[in-house]
Amino acid sequence: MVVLAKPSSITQSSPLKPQKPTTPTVLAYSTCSSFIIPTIDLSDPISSPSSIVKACENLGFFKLTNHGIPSSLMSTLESEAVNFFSLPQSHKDINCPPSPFGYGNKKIGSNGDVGWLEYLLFNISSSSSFPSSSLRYALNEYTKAVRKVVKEVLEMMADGLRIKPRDVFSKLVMNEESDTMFRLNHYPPCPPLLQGLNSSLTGFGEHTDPQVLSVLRSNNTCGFQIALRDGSWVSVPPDQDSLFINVGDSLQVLTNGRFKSVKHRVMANGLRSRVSMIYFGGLSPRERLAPLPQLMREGEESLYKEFTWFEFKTFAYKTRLADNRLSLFEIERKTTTNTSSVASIV
Ligand SMILES: C=C1C[C@]23C[C@@]1(O)CC[C@H]2[C@@]12CC[C@H](O)[C@@](C)(C(=O)O1)[C@H]2[C@@H]3C(=O)O
Ligand SMILES: O=C(O)CCC(=O)C(=O)O
Ligand SMILES: [Fe+2]
Repeated sequence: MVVLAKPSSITQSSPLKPQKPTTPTVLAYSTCSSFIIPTIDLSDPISSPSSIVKACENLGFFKLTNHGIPSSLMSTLESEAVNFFSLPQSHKDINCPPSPFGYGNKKIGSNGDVGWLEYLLFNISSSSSFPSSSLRYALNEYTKAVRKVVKEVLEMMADGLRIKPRDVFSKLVMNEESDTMFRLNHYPPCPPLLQGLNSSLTGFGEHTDPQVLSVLRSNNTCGFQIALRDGSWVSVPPDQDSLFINVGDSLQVLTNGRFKSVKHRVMANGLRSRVSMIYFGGLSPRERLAPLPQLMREGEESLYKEFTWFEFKTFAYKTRLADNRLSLFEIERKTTTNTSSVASIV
């Protein structure tokens, strides 16, 4: 079934006030600046597999409705995040800077990137320390629910691509050793003075996510943007009841470039806070990253050198946000018309 999403109404409220969930999305596309965000209804097993594949090929991004995660799990985690970010700065700074896990403020990664945000970064696979047991509980409950959604989406993706086994993608990120990360981001409203100097202050600079896929949920504050294939940026209307899925660099490799990782960024909002929670599904460190043989057409060659997730992540964490992290692993292919043949033609 194709359903149309109602453009979300953005209510203004005081910074860091959790918003009440809006009415459930009933209508299959949400529009923004005349751009249509592909919307997949997870409760529709018939058309979703092919729609997921189409969205991943065209954009590397889609919105997911009817995902089955109770809104109470999302709003509880949002409230826990809001409680933490509302603490006095000196309290939050106890765990700062993140190494790379913990609390971070304005600095993103360790290579000089900055943004108008503060955040908490967790490693779900190994025990990260949590600011409070209630936040730990809320995060565990939410991530358990997201894992089910990730499994379903990745299995529908395999169905849509007509490859077997169904769990060919999901087993990579659902494994006990899979490197799963979680991030709570808080973008405070951008002060008018700063807005005056630069009307579009960057919250989180443009980048692709290195993992297989990322699952984003935010409150109803706009600011999230994705890049289209022609390089233009479009805003994604926020929808706190839905999830947004980003294709990551690793999925680009697994599909030999058939799916492209989506470039995205967050612009700061002048009036209200944005709070987002992102689940990053990575692989286990020793897992080989290479195109799936089931997806290779006759004679098709891999676009990438072989490497493990550990090698890729180690390299990725030495790069700046906007860098193309896959370039080091791309195989340079000689064009069919090489210089000598050009010379002979001339
Ligand atoms: C600048 C950086 C931050 C980042 C590590 C990196 O060196 C390049 C990749 C960045 C990114 C983007 C997606 C996720 O938010 C993240 C946690 C990840 O796995 O890769 C961040 C890293 C980070 O914030 O440490
Ligand atoms: O906070 C957001 O909405 C997106 C942040 C993001 O892309 C990231 O943390 O990798
Ligand atoms: Fe991201």
